[in-house]
Amino acid sequence: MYFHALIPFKPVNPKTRLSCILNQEEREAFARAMLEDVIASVLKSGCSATLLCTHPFKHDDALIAVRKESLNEAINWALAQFHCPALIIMADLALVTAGDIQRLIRTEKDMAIVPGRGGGTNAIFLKKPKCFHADFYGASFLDHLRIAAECNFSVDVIDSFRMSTDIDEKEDLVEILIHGKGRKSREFLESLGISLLIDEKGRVRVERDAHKETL
Ligand SMILES: Nc1nc2c(ncn2[C@@H]2O[C@H](COP(=O)(O)OP(=O)(O)OP(=O)(O)O)[C@@H](O)[C@H]2O)c(=O)[nH]1
Ligand SMILES: C[C@H](OP(=O)(O)O)C(=O)O
Repeated sequence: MYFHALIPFKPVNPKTRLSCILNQEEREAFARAMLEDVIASVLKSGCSATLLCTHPFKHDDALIAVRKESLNEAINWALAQFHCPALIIMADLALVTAGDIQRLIRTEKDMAIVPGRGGGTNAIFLKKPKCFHADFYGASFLDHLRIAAECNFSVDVIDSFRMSTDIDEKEDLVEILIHGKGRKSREFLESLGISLLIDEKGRVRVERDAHKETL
């Protein structure tokens, strides 16, 4: 079945939690690279992509809606327009696959939700989007379960390493370098000289080639 994926995207000064390793221009390019990875999987899954952007943006394979209000207000504006099932999927799920997305949209429940690490929400599939409202930030996973209960929705909580890995902090880049073979986001990190390092305690970290660093 054919569904619309709504992808919130902030093209200007995104991913500020990565400022310790990427400057603004690099964060913008990195956010675009992750978006490409997400759009490729969304399209491969059979869904269409609509970007809900904070600023004007162009993409050959996606519709664009520019909404300057906050993330939740923008999503809730969009959900109110839907007369059919809707998928909300974040633009920083660099590892997501088409198969993961199909798992979500094939749910037999009223809603399928993917938690992000640390209490967030990485994706929500809603069969009746008009009843629901988004409440991202904070422990949004718990908030979304509460809102689903208020709507009397049956809920499928999807356990997926790839979809639960949103890329927010420097440590998250490790996952792209390890699991992101063939991904635009991994190519981009490698082009900046970002690579894996095992620290003195045996933990995997990322390091950036000092010669290529422009911070
Ligand atoms: N439409 C819209 N999308 C947003 C907004 N803020 C963030 N996003 C998108 O929502 C998703 C999750 O956002 P975050 O993980 O907080 O990303 P971010 O705001 O770029 O990162 P930080 O500055 O590190 O918090 C990503 O797909 C962002 O591109 C917003 O105000 N409006
Ligand atoms: C938008 C927010 O993302 P995070 O700050 O967890 O990346 C959330 O998932 O509620």
